[in-house]
Amino acid sequence: MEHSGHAVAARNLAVSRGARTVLSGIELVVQAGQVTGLLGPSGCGKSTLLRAIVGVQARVSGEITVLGQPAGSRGLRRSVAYATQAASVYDDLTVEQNLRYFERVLGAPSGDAQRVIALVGLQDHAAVRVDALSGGQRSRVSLAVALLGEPQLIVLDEPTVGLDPVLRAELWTLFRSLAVGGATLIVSSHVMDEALRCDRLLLMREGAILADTTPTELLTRTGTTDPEQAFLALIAAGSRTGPHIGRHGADSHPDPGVGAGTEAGT
Ligand SMILES: Nc1ncnc2c1ncn2[C@@H]1O[C@H](COP(=O)(O)OP(=O)(O)OP(=O)(O)O)[C@@H](O)[C@H]1O
Repeated sequence: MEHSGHAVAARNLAVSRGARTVLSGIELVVQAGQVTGLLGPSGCGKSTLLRAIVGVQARVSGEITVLGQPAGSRGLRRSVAYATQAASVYDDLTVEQNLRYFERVLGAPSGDAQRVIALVGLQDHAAVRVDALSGGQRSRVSLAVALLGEPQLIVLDEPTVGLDPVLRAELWTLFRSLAVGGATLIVSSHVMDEALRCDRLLLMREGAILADTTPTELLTRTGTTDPEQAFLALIAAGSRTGPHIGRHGADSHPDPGVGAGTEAGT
């Protein structure tokens, strides 16, 4: 299933949590060097899918390959970064102390802490304890940890939640520059407007991929000018014709399956 240019490829992926099947029949590829948005309403399974990609989700079935290795392989430890919604940094340490600690733990080059603090725009808060930061600043500390060591694949679960529009825009500029520098980013969001910032979109609903598309294609196919409307149009089209999943090859972005896609599970 592996193709050059694919950072992630999943086939017939399913996940159970408790008594529920929360993901099923997931087929996707994520192109290397792009910003892929994973969008969908709260509870649709975005975090679960991201957890499967980084290899921390239990009870996963199907195949999932990341940078050419099975998800969660030891060999991926330094090349895949993951920032969860919950800030996973130490409250009683300053921003800089946290980053220096994780720099050592992750084996990142010395001085990388300063680089990532500047990347996320926290240089003026480097000496502030994390428990004195705002929610948005705190999540940027987690983001900075994820960027240590220049990982090839950066998986970010709702990194812009709770941020003001200016900061959100700055972070999307940062994501873009990381991709220009060669990294692959998968960024989840339940804010449909953020779709327009991505190269590629995976739209999710109720544990399945509703469409695999681009922002332009999404708007064109649905005849809308805003992604929120487009998402609703897709749901309406899906309920008329059954679920569709788009596919794309290693080098091209053919029919994404919006409105008239190929059947999944062939
Ligand atoms: N431990 C669990 N046991 C049973 N169901 C769970 C468990 N954890 C999550 N779920 C369910 O799995 C589904 C997917 O959750 P997930 O967190 O992946 O969604 P999400 O799209 O990331 O949502 P959000 O944007 O709110 O974080 C949800 O319906 C949730 O209720």
